[in-house]
Amino acid sequence: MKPRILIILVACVALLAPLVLPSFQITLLNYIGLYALVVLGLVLLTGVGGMTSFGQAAFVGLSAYTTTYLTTTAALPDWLSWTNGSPWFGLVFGLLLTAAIALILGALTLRLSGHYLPLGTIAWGISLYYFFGTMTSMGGHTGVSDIPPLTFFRLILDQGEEMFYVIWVILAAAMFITHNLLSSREGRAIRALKGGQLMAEAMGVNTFRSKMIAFVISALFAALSGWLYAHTQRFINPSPFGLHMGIDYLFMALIGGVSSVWGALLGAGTLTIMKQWLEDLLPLILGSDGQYESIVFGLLIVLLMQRSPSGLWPFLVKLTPSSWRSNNHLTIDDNAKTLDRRDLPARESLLLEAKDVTRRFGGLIANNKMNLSLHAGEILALIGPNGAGKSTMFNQLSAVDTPTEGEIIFRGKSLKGKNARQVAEMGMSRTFQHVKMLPTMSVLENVALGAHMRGQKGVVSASLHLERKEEQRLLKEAKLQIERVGLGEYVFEEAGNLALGQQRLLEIARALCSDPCALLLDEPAAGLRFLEKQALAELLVKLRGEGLAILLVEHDMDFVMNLANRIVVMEFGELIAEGLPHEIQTNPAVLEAYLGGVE
Ligand SMILES: Nc1ncnc2c1ncn2[C@@H]1O[C@H](COP(=O)(O)OP(=O)(O)OP(=O)(O)O)[C@@H](O)[C@H]1O
Repeated sequence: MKPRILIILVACVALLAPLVLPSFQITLLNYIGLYALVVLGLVLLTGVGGMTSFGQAAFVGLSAYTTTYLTTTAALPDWLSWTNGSPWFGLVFGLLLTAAIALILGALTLRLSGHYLPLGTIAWGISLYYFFGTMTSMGGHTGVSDIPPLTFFRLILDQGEEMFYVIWVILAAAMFITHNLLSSREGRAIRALKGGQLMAEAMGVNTFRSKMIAFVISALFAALSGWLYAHTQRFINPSPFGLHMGIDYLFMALIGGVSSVWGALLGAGTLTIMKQWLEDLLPLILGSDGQYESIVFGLLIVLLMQRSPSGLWPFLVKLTPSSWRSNNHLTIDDNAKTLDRRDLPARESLLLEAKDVTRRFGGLIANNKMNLSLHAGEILALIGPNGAGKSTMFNQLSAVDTPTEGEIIFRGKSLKGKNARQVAEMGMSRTFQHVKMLPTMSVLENVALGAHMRGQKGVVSASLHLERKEEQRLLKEAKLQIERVGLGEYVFEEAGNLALGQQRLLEIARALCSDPCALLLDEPAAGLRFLEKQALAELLVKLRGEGLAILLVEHDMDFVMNLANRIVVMEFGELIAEGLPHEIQTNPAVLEAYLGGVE
């Protein structure tokens, strides 16, 4: 949807609402704003980053209790007495404490995978909830009342209508920050977490750092909500910070559309209003015996999820005119300064070497004492029948896998103990046998992921959109590489809409975007049509001419024989021949083993 129209619409409604709506409705809108702030964090964490958290309510509580402690305790310890009961210091301390605890919890839980991460969030969600209940100085389960209202200079914000503006301005700022972040270099890295971690690491993204960024930001949004809640409600007890509320926040995210910023607002609004209507209407229809609203509420949620599994927002977007839904929301400044390129190693110098590499999987020997070398300015092909051990070798050369014995040396340094990201930083880039890309992202953004290491601007610049110049340079580089591989007309196309052959070209463009000196291509010609193969061969010859070292694993013999300088042939994990293409074509061992002895 055209964001500008929507923003103006929501802003007008928000400006007018306190003037025309009764207090009760304003209170409801305040709750929607407070919930939407937490759900926005979940959009970043769960919808975009793929990390499910049931514990966001605990972060809300952490900051609510921090500000309550600072603003209601009569005799604060000396080191805190200077805060003078100011809610604004409550905000600063709440955010700092939440960030610190999120960093610790993130370090403990974000490396967990599968079901363990959500279970981890349930564990600390419950722990913090019970902790709030045991704080006798904070009223235990009864809670604390008489929390002071916010003051702004001399203005005392003790009315719902006044807090409405504060809540919704903060929510708008958080939406703005999230939107900016997601369309930045850091945001692309976060978007790659869901389903593309291996690829992102190979493009130089520190995926653990990206997870931590999403986790801490989502915790800070929850903390903001908690602070606002305490000074709006002016009474707190542990109940709104328990596990059930953590689940409700997730429901809101799912119902609204867990991957979109506007979905957070829609989800929070839909669920809050739905709950309210059920509480008001059902007793009138079914009588006040029994809590039917919980049952009907549950059924409605199941129904909504069934009818619109990706949430209400994507459903609404589909109803808008197609011109509003263009992927072309990114602009590329062709006049942006071109990114600096690394100096390529001297032509013919040794870049990559495998020395007696053996890889065992249990009893199976996938690679046995393999030796090979790759030089700057050459194309080396690694061939062999299915199951010969080529991919295993490829993975070790690119540091995705580690040899059981032997060593890989890249640019004079052993890759022992190095991960794919560090190898990418050293100047190696790769593609994958089974294409790894982010299908819902545009071709441009997918390829720009390859340039991740070539940008420096961090989260703060991205959130405030202060990295425009750098971003333009990255996008321009991505566009250049897309055009270079012949996909120029698909720059803004959703990557998932490309044919398989085009997706392989996208991977090559992405790899080139990292400005490598060694390019490792896993079956680059698979799925390409004849003319596309010809164009790819021309591109690879050009890259070789520029001094790049290219290693390719490939099954297409015509492609390999016309392109490679040297060929290494494997069978049953061992090297059976190495030489020039015409030597390999007539090598009896190759003909016997690889081609079944038929010339
Ligand atoms: N992670 C693994 N665990 C156990 N065995 C594995 C693993 N990876 C590969 N293998 C085995 O190692 C052998 C070599 O496999 P590899 O995928 O490297 O061969 P390949 O030459 O790339 O085959 P293809 O051309 O079909 O892709 C096979 O027998 C395979 O089953």
